[in-house]
This record gives sequence, structure tokens and C-alpha cells, in this order.
Amino acid sequence: MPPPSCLNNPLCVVKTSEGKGRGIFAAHAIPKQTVVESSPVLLLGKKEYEQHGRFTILDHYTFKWKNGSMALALGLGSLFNHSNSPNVSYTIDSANDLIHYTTTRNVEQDEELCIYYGSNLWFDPVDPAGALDAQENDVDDGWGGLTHVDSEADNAAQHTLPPFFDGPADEIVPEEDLPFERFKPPPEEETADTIRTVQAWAVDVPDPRSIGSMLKWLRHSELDASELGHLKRVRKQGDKSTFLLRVSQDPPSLPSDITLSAPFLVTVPSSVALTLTSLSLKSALWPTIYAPRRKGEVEEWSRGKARWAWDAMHTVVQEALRRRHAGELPVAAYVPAPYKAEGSSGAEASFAFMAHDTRQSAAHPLRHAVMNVIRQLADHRARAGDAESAFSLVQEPESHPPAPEEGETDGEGDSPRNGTNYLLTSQVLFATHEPCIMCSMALLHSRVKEIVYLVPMDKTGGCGRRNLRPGAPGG
Ligand SMILES: C[S@@+](CC[C@H](N)C(=O)[O-])C[C@H]1O[C@@H](n2cnc3c(N)ncnc32)[C@H](O)[C@@H]1O
Repeated sequence: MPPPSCLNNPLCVVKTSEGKGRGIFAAHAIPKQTVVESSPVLLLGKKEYEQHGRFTILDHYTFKWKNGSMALALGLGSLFNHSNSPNVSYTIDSANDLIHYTTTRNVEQDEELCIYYGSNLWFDPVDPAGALDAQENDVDDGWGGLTHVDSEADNAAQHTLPPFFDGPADEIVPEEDLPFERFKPPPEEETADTIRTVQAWAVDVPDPRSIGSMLKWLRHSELDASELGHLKRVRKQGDKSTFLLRVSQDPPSLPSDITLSAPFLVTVPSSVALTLTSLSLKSALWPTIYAPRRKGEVEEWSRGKARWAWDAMHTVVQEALRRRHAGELPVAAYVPAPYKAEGSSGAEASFAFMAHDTRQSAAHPLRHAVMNVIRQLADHRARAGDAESAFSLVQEPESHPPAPEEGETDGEGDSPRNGTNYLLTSQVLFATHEPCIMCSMALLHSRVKEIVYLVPMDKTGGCGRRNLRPGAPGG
């Protein structure tokens, strides 16, 4: 007798799955990205679950919910079996007490629909497809086995609502509650050869009595010296005072009522001094501000920013998983629109750049996701024509311009000014995998602000340390 289909769900059939008990099967061919089930949940409070629920059969069925609650999916949700290569992902809709189940690829009729439970299984899995994948994944592709992406992280991300989910967006999240383990490497010691510089206009003020008037004039002038904020405005050498004016192609106009010599170009450092060695080297060029970074010091993150990062990581993992089903390596990189605190002013920047690894389809060993996303940014900037407008468009993830060919420059040679035309200044890059050394160097040259990655690459990673706390959501 054919198994009865589920009257309330035309897409799914409940059948026995060899070695797994009951399972959910596709009643028809189902295209990818189809919501096959939305299950209402029955919530068990933390105490109720810890004191009773977990000692019962419910322990095999419940999902972690927010505030320590556990959720039992009603409808068909509790009958999805586990697979290491799932064809269904699920998202928790805590606002409506629902779990949505969505196909991640095209599914054939009669195929079992499986989700991924995580790596700590309480039973011996029957999962031939997963075993096959594992064999393939064991093949080292020469780049540290990037063929493997741990979809557990993605599912864990959906499974457990992070502690920063509820609460005011501007509240600072304690470091231990953040989804990521953060670190900043100590600043690299600079040498006279590695200091980055920029050309700026300066003018000598020969008469010490004019210094006050000159300072007053500068305060009210329209001179934009924002790129020189890390430098002292005046350099004194004996009796001579030299004023730093601005970075520009043409000399700025000066006050007519103060006796000044003609403005001239000086080479000045392009950033603050982080160490004492750097301070003495930079101050030899121009008096520079000393801003040592305290050991381990990192910017505090608000709930809003933590949510933003969580979403970005989820987006990049989804992209990688989608690409895996299309036959690519499941590796992706994403530069989202920068986090904007609620109520903060400033221009609305609405760009996002996503790229995936195209080494398989392009048969090209350098087409790593990070290189591809940097190239997208560079191409966009080239099209936009200037640095400011580079971050003004939402780039469709589907377009994948080629990564640079060997021998191509990273664009620095094209910089109109040393130190002022970088691709990723102030941007955060999210990647499924720790960028390799090649990609890390490209990111360094692009002046990325932060890199957040999910899978540390112990052998080939170029970022120096594991970035995520093992066991943390998304880690
Ligand atoms: C959430 S229930 C899934 C529905 C279950 N098969 C049933 O008939 O009630 C989880 C249980 O299904 C079984 N199961 C799920 N995936 C499995 C797999 N890949 N291999 C073996 N057993 C599995 C395990 O017994 C597990 O405790």
C-alpha cells in the first residue's frame, strides 16, 4: 500500500527511512529554495526542560530556542532526519513561534528531505550521502582542503538564538557573549622603508608674531585637512614655524594679510604612530601623533553591530552552500554595507559585494572567493570613477568578475596619492574560511579593517590565529 501523503502538506510524505525510523520524503520534485514546511512550536521553559523534558524522548526532538527554552516542532518538523549533506535548511522564526524548512537544492521525487543536526549526534547516523561527501572532502585540493565547509556552523547559527538577539541595539555586548572571538595582532614594527607617506602642502611662517593670526585663519578657513588629523599642525624648527595645510593637487590659497613664503610640498606619514619606533621614524618626517594600541584592545560592539555581523556571516554561509550545490567549492566572501548605528547620521552607504570561489568553474587556481570579491570592488570603483562613489551600489552576488591574473598589479600603482585610495578602508570582510596567505596579503593591501571568518585553516590560513571560539554559535 503506498504511504499516505500528508493531507496538510502536499510536498511531503512521511515514510520509513532505512535505519532511521520515520522520515520526510519529497512527494514530488521540489525546486531549491522552496519552503516545504512551517512548523508551529511548543515551547518548554528552561526549568521545565532541565528538570523534566531532557529525561524523556522529547530530548531527541527539541530545538534550542531563546532564553534557554526548548522547542518541539509540531506538524512535520520533528520528523526530518539528519544528514551530513542536507537538502533542507531551517530557520527559527521566534517572532511567530515557527520553524521554516527550506530546500537548499533541487530535490527529486521520493528523495528523503534531511536537515543537519550538528556534529554531536546521540546516535550512529545512517548517511551514505554524507559518507560520500566526506570521502571527497578528504581530498586535499592543495589549498588546505577548502572543499570542506562545515554547514554545522550555518545550522547552529539558525538553531540557537544568540544572547545579543534581544535588547536595545545600542547596548554594548560583553565580549564573552559575542558570536566571534576577536583578536588584533600587535602592530607590525615599521622601518624607514615601510612607512607610508603622503604629499601635503605646507607653508613657512617666518614671523613668530604671525603664528596666532595664522592659527586663527586656519580655524576659519575652508581648508579640509581631515587626511592629516594624525599629524601635528605646526612644526617648529628653531625660530621657524611651518604649518601643514592640506593634501591636494594644487597649492591652497593663503591669507593676504599675513607674511608667508610660498607654499611647498612636504612628505608626511599617512597614519598615526602605534609604537615608539614608529613615532621616532615618522616624526623625523613630520611631528606625528602617538596612539599606541593597548594590548588586545578592540572596539566594543553593540547588540546592533553583533546582529549585523551575525546576519552577514549567515549570508556568506548561505552563498557558500548554494555554490556547493552548483558544483563549486563552498567558499564565499562578503563585504556588507557597513554597520550603521540606529539614529546615526551620515551618508547612507548601501553597497554589498559578494563573491564565491570559482577555482572549479574557471579551472584557475587563483580564483579564491576573497580575490574575487576584491576584484569586484576594484572593478566597481574603476567604473564609478572615484574612491568615494565606490561604495554606493548594491552589487548582485550573481556577477563574478574574474580574479586577477598572475602578474597583475593590485592597483596600488594606480593610486593618485600614496595611502589614500584603498579598496577596503574601514570595511569588514566576512568569509566562510580563514583567508589563505595570498588572500590575506591582498586584504592587507586593500586596508581591510576587520576580517571575520568561520572555518580556521590551520595549515594554509594567513590570518594568524583561530578567530572563532569553538562551540560558540557560528563557531
Ligand atoms: C528528530 S527525530 C527524527 C524522526 C525519527 N526518525 C522518528 O521516527 O521519530 C531524531 C531521531 O531520528 C533518528 N535519526 C535521525 N537521523 C538519523 C540518521 N541519519 N541515522 C540514524 N538515525 C537517525 C535518531 O533515532 C534520532 O534520535
